[in-house]
Amino acid sequence: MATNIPYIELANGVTIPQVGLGVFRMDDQQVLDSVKWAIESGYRHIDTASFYDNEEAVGKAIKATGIDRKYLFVTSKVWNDVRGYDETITQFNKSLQKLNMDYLDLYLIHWPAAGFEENWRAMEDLYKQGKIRAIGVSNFKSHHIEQLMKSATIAPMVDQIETHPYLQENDLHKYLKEHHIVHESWSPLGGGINKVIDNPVIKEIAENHQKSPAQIVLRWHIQRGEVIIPKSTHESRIKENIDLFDYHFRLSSDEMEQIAKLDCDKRVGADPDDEEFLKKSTTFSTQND
Ligand SMILES: NC(=O)C1=CN([C@@H]2O[C@H](COP(=O)(O)OP(=O)(O)OC[C@H]3O[C@@H](n4cnc5c(N)ncnc54)[C@H](OP(=O)(O)O)[C@@H]3O)[C@@H](O)[C@H]2O)C=CC1
Ligand SMILES: O=C1CO[C@H](CO)[C@@H](O)[C@@H]1O
Repeated sequence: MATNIPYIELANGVTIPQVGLGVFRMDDQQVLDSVKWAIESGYRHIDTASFYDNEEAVGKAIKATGIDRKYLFVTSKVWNDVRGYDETITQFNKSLQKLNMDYLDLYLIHWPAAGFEENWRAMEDLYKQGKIRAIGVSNFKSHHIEQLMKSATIAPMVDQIETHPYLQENDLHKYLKEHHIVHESWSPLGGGINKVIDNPVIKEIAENHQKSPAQIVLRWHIQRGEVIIPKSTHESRIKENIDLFDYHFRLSSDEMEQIAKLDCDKRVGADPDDEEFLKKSTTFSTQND
């Protein structure tokens, strides 16, 4: 299948496919199948993390598709139990080895747990050495970015944050735009937990467009200029989640406004300011060496 996914330009000129496949909570067989279906459906972007404990499977799945590495955009993240310059370099190399790759397209600090400045210092050097094409953060609020910028010499190019119609993050969205940081949305469908795709407003818009509720939610993100990484282990849903770009499929400003009104500041994941979560998360890890 030909790919017609838009690419978004990052501050350094590197381009990122606006839709990617998220692989959190997939076992190895699910990764193998889902990545294959995704590539066949036109995806060129995969989002993993050392925390997901499936980087090796992602590497094998990509290899099995036979696609040339240069056509893919692969992201991984450094987890909260790894802080410090040397530790970050070591962890990055482990991720590369597991993925069976010699560079990453994007590497992110997974959460703003204490000490992230040293992760960043190491990531800046890896970036300068050409081992990562772009560097960014995840779950950073604007005050975390401001704190990072006190010591950073390179600004983050991406911030991957929880975003869906029940948590629209409008202030942070605006801040990121003003600072040329691409807004990437995790749990773009509400993580399968918050039932945003069962919302009657979403369902009615879906009926009007003869699209699924998931496609309406994803199209809403696309029209806000966000990068999205929906996860699914079902072939039909993987196809559906990237089938957002046909000529006639565009939400009107009235429909965008109706969805804007659904915002209720309801998270499915942790609040990045939850110090208890951040502290606890530095003591667990799923990395098998
Ligand atoms: N940086 C961070 O801290 C975080 C990053 N992430 C990243 O974001 C990705 C996506 O987030 P995630 O939390 O998985 O949530 P999503 O919002 O992508 O939702 C996934 C859920 O929705 C279901 N689903 C997917 N497509 C459809 C569809 N078309 N119709 C109906 N249901 C559907 C999936 O079920 P099924 O699989 O059975 O189809 C699954 O239960 C992750 O995989 C990960 O890569 C996630 C959390 C935190
Ligand atoms: O990426 C992630 C997947 O989801 C986890 C929560 O269940 C997050 O903590 C983590 O950041």
